[in-house]
Amino acid sequence: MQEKILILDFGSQYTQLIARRVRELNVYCEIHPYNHFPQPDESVRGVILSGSPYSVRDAQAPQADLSAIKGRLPMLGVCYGAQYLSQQFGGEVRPSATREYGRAILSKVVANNPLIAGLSDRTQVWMSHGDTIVKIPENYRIIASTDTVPVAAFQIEGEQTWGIQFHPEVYHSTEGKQLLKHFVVDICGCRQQWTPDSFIESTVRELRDKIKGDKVLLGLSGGVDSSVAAELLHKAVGDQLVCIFVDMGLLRKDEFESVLKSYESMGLNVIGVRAGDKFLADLAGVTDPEKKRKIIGRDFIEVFDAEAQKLTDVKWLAQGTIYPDVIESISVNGPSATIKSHHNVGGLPEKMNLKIVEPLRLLFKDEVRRVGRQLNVPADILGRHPFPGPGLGIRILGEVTAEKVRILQEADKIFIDGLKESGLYDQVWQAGVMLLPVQSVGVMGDERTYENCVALRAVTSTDGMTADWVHLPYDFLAKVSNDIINRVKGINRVVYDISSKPPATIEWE
Ligand SMILES: Nc1ncnc2c1ncn2[C@@H]1O[C@H](COP(=O)(O)OP(=O)(O)OP(=O)(O)O)[C@@H](O)[C@H]1O
Ligand SMILES: O=c1[nH]c(=O)c2[nH+]cn([C@@H]3O[C@H](COP(=O)(O)O)[C@@H](O)[C@H]3O)c2[nH]1
Ligand SMILES: NC(=O)CC[C@H](N)C(=O)O
Ligand SMILES: [Mg+2]
Repeated sequence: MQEKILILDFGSQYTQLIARRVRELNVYCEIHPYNHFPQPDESVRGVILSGSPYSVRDAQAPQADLSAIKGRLPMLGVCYGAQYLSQQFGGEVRPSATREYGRAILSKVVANNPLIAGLSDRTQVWMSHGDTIVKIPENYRIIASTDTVPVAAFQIEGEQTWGIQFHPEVYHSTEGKQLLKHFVVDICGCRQQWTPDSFIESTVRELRDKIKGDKVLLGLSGGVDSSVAAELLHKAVGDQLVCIFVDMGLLRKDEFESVLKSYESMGLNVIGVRAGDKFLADLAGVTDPEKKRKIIGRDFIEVFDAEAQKLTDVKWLAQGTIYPDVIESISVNGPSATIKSHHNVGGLPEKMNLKIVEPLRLLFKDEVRRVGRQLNVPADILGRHPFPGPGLGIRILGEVTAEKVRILQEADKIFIDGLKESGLYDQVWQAGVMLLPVQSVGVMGDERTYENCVALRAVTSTDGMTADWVHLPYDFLAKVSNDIINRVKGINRVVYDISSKPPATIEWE
């Protein structure tokens, strides 16, 4: 049985970070919302209570029944979690005189407490709170304080229960990871055996048990997630896996051929479908970004459906869903507000009556890459920048036409090849070119031009949720701009996007 830590999520922006830190210790963990928390079974070694945007004093403050956990399993409350543990059991939480965000220095009150024993005597921790614990219940013992927060860490006497006001999961808490290690390894007794190898072994076994002799269909995009999912399924059920890769006419230049080729070397059974004409015909005359996305999403389903009809005995639909996708859709505050309707294949099962299998649904992107590396997925696929499902369709602002796709493919190739040639590709999280619905005057070879403008976009990010523009070297930008203007007919001006997300999203539509 897979031993694990459960994280009870009160909705903090840092909850995912706690999970990442625990997993970095090679200990498996899962996040569950406070209002759908499962009854812990024997595999659970301990529970971490997360922070929260709410105050425990709010009328709508999230409440969780801890009776199945408290005193039975080791428990660590972080920030709101610690405040909750105090307030629920007879302590008191009040707004602090000054809200405290950022650096604080933690001093030990009880030096040999197992949670903090190995830490430096004055260690930097990161705070983010407006409330403070002013009184702890009688059987609680303060184990560490800061200059302004007397109750910075406590343990409940006679119980394996701790609370900490600071955030050990953020990088700026210098010894935060060590504190988490004390909790999950020393206190909870986890053995740190969760690795890509062990994940592959157990997942392959589970997939075989589940799928048995049936056929599985997978939409393959050339991206990281669907490629690793394909390789994992291939290892589990071999030729029972059939993959469909759709050329919707909005791929990068030569991408259809090159992606199909890279899958050949992986021994996958891939059906390449050219459907560009259909997508372009359906997009003709449409300028509204949301309408374009919906059309592309619908066309994907139609193409997929038509291909599936040609196959017999397919029972399963495999998807490359990863953990952030799952967390977003079940998060405490409900699915995050729709900013853009992300294309996905989620509409398929209802229509096609297939059962869903999602082997990566509990992994973060970098873990997916680690698993992929272990499965020998080619490095050029694993290192790829994310590419949106609707492809260049959402990078051509306004109406999409075959001619605009051609222009953008050329410009995009120059930019991406340039990044690769100058060794910048791996320092950038995602890059692309946007074709703007703007024409401007230029002069080329003494002649007046009145042509299109493109914007280059290159960002750093960890998960696509927030992003910042990359300070690409001027010389590099100058060369790319020059190459695009000289070599791509139809473009006479290049600009660089220097907006962060938020407020500007990575894609322009
Ligand atoms: N051209 C395509 N043909 C078939 N399926 C596709 C295509 N593009 C996207 N999909 C499906 O849509 C899913 C979502 O796409 P998404 O871009 O989020 O993930 P990905 O391509 O697997 O990974 P990455 O985030 O690295 O691009 C994919 O996992 C894949 O199943
Ligand atoms: O598969 C996808 N289908 C979509 O409809 C879609 N829209 C945006 N993206 C990708 O998501 C990340 C965040 O993009 P935005 O900042 O533009 O919202 C970036 O990595 C985008 O490329 C998509 N991926
Ligand atoms: N980060 C947190 O968990 C904050 C808890 C609570 N909202 C406070 O401000 O004190
Ligand atoms: Mg993709």
